[in-house]
Amino acid sequence: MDAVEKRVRTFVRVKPTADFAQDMIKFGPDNKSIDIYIKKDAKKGVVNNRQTDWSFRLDGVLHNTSQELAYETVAEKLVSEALIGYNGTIMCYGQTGAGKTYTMMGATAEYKHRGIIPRVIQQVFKATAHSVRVRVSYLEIYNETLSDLLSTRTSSGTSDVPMAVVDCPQGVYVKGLSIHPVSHEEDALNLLFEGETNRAIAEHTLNKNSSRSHCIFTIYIESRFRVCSDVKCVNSKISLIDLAGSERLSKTRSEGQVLKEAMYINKSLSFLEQLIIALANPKRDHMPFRQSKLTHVLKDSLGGNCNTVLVANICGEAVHVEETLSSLRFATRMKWITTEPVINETYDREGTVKALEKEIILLKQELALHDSLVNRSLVTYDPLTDIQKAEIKSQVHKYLKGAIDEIDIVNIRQVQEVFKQFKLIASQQEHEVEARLRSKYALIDKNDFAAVAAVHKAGVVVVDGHLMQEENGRDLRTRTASFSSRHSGKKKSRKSNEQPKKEGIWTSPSGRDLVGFLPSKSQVINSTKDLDVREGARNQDTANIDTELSKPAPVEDSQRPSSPPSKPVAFEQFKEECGSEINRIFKENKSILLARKKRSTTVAQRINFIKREMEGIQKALEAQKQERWQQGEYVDEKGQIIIDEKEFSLIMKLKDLKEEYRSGYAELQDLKAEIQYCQRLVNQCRNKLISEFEIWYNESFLIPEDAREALKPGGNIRPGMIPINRVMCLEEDEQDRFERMQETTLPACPASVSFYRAKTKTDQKHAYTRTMSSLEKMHKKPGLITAAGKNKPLSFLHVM
Ligand SMILES: Nc1ncnc2c1ncn2[C@@H]1O[C@H](COP(=O)(O)OP(=O)(O)OP(=O)(O)O)[C@@H](O)[C@H]1O
Repeated sequence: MDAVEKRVRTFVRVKPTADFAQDMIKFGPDNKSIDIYIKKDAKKGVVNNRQTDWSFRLDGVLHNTSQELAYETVAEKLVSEALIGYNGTIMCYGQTGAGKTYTMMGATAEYKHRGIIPRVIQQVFKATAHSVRVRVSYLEIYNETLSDLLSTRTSSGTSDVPMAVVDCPQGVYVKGLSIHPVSHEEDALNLLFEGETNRAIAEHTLNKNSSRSHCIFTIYIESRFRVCSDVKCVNSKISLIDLAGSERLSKTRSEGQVLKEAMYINKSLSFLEQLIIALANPKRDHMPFRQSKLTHVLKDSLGGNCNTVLVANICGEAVHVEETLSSLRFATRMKWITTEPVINETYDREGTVKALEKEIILLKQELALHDSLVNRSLVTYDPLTDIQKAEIKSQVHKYLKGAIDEIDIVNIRQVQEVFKQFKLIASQQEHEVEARLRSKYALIDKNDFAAVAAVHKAGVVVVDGHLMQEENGRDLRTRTASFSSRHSGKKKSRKSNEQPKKEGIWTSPSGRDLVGFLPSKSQVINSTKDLDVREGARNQDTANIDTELSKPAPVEDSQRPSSPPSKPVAFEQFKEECGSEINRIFKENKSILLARKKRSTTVAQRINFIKREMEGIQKALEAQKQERWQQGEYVDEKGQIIIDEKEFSLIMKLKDLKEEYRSGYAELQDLKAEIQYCQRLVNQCRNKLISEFEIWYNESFLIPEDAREALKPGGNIRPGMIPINRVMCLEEDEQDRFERMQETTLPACPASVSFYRAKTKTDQKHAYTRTMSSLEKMHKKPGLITAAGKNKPLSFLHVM
């Protein structure tokens, strides 16, 4: 997808105050600009070049704005775009206590005051379908150390994988950061609140609950869908960044650990600023991403291929105007960073193949359903096996010979194979005929009158509208032959051309070449399920199967109170009832198989007989030749040998026998293929009969009555499933019941349920943890324990 160049969108949010410096901070009428005016410092004298007025133009100013409006302005569009595959980043920057955490997290005690992150989670889950995979991670950078706020690590902080920022072709990732799949809003909120309570917080003069770390809550969205036959994967992530606040050490009067934290924070923010300056300059080719952990982690979240939004949080009091100026400068620089958001989509070839396979299975099931509705229960749609192809070939040959009137076709593959066979035969015939003609005759263009006259003179016949000339008469005393006459059958052909002459006999070349498909008496088996064959012993018993089933039922069967019938007895019943159709097919296939075997024996015997007869004739011909040679040979005027009638009839007979032999041999080959195929069908039927019987036997006699009822169509379970009503009956505890009640009795804002549930869970969990640790500390001093947290009113947990 083509990227469209955009810029980072920047907003300024002013923390409400009763002491707003109206004369120093002014907003433009369109709410997109902010002017700062600082009075000249009289102490610096008359010559004072210090700038006193600044004007900043941004994408919006949020002043006295509710959390809801702030979200709509800053985040809603970005999240919508993330849902279609664009990465998005929202970052809050500003001096300490200016409202960054309030903007990102909000005051979590009250739903109305929840910040951007809980709202993003809500929007994501509102919009995503079940096929979308959502995961979250929560990273903290504290004093240049990466830590996982959702880690299951022990408090000692030991972890198998040391956390590190790693560059990869797709961007950067944090090695060792846990990423948690979440299936609904509440899950994600649980993790958010959980992580939030793990953040490093400290108190200083400007903020009682100052975040001492940079935190990045990331939501990964992965959706897959079909585009024609391809499976498209769209991946995106939304990075929600709450930076630690910059602070003037003099103002915050921090000391000790808090002072150390402040130094780290200021340093990393200063690297961030340098990076922003570099990113905003299109001429810069080196970007100092690696200067700090923060800038390195943000490598693919600032600009690049993502939608980026910055919220600069400022305080409205005059005393903070220097910091406000600094934040606005930062925002203005950010505004100059260009981005090229692109949809992160990939095609999953493996997924495509899987999806297609799934579709094939579905289509096959649909076909099977259709077949069973029209009583074509045994049709298969798999590619034809060699045996099936041989069977079709055999049917086509027989059809051409007139031995059968129809070719049984039940699916498209068979249609294609039949056509293929016809084509093959046609082209074989064409080549054979042409080769034979060429070996015997010279083909001359009939419009070439000179040539025609010449060949007429030499004794030529017209064959199928072409003039043909015999090249030589080596084999027999054949001079001319009406080729077309051979089409009407060899006997007729011979008769019509027989022009007995005293001095010799006219004969035609062998007609075998055109009779590749001599009528055969063999019968046809439907390659897949011709059950219409009426020959053979229809009532062949199923002795083999009976033997297999005569094994007694398992011991546990007999221990059952219902005492199921023995398998052989049950099998008889099965064949009469449910299994009657399979049994019928089995018997029919078996009878066809027997008939084929019988026919094959007959054909083999006949071939042997013909062979012996041919050998006899060959001997007789040899003797004739000897005799002719001894008596002296007759030759015509052209020097060609003239044979007598006896020898001629022997030759003709030998020719007929050869033909018969070939046709018998071909039939035998066909029969062999048929037998092989039939045998397979019989085996398949036998197995099917047994397996169906086993299922029927189990269902009828071994599965308990209530389970059988449930398994029936319309029953409440399918094999492998737990009845939903049983799942629903699983005991819920008091808390669950209470929460369910809350859900139904909170009609005013049903969307808040997940938020409150997650909040309650996290609070309970932490209250419990705190209580336990306090208890340990207090050593047998039970009483009232405080359970206070950031952005949360004090509450009390009674310890009994
Ligand atoms: N827009 C606002 N409306 C109401 N209260 C706000 C607003 N912004 C901030 N506050 C309040 O101001 C106090 C400080 O805000 P917050 O903790 O969000 O600041 P911060 O920028 O995150 O500070 P730090 O960088 O020190 O963590 C909080 O009590 C918060 O509830």
